[in-house]
Amino acid sequence: MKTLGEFIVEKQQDFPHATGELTSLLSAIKLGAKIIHRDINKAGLVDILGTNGASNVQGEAQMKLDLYANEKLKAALIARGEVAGIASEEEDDIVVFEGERATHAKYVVLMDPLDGSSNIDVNVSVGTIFSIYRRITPIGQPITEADFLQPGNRQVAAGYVVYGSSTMLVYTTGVGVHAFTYDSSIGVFCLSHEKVRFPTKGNMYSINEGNYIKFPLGVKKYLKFCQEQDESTGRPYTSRYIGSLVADFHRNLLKGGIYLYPSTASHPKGKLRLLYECNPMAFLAEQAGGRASDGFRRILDIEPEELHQRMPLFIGTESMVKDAERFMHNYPDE
Ligand SMILES: O=P(O)(O)OC[C@H]1O[C@](O)(COP(=O)(O)O)[C@@H](O)[C@@H]1O
Ligand SMILES: [Mg+2]
Ligand SMILES: [Mg+2]
Repeated sequence: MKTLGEFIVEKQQDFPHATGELTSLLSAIKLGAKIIHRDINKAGLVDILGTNGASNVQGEAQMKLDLYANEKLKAALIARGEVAGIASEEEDDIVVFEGERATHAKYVVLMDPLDGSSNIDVNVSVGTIFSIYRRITPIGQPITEADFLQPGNRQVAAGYVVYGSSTMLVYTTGVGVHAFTYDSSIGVFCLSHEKVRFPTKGNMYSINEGNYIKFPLGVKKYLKFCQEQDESTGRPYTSRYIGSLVADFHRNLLKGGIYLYPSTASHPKGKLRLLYECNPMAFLAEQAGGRASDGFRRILDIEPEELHQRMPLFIGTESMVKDAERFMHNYPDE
């Protein structure tokens, strides 16, 4: 069984920079993931469930585990020399690491330390999402917010950890998507899916239909398309919605399917954040032969305007996302 470290060294030409740097960056993510895995599995026994009484910059109630995961991942990244700073769903502003790191470390990391927060207290799969860029501020000057507001097509690596029936780390450096399953008995992530790709056809759609009333007309028309009887195209599709982007995406990646979080009444610009949810998942989707847009534009080409900006997300099997985009185009909202 090949470990993550062995795989990276074997594929060293896959990382556009130095293999050692990627190994170190992913080792930090792995370390954070192992700690979160350990404590999620006994969350009912230690005081990391429930809310902490505060809200994040987006006004969302912060779960204790959101903050716990954020602190563990931040500490793991600080312990590595390659990272100049981070941006996180749980941090109002960028966090510039101290000392020479701010002026000389090559990379910045953006993260959703715990994705699927509403699932935490009910023992349903959650995840961690990360996105890695090379700094654009010249070496010798401290990084700024500009280093984080890069379009998704400039990511050097991205991935997620899904804490489900097993804990898996899935990443890309732009040369395919690779998945590793955590063997907690030996504390190692082992290669389980090399170059994983979406099945060319899919028959599952993931969306919170509770928001139907305020969906764009194109989404309503697409959902009716999914529910029509047409055996030649495998319809009606199956509806599956876990309520955790990482878990829904992971199932669709393996089985084929589409995840949609369009604009809704409570989130007119969509709920998911461009920088640390849409972009890393879009990088993975495209590298696995899938597609990711806001219903009209390729996610990876969207120029970010602010750290926590939200974005509609249509992501998954390419043919299904193209179908949804066709309905968005043919039935524009008045
Ligand atoms: O409960 P809703 O509105 O359907 O939203 C569920 C979506 O929100 C999210 O939980 C947002 O992520 P966070 O939990 O990191 O805030 C996604 O993981 C999930 O797909
Ligand atoms: Mg999230
Ligand atoms: Mg989160």
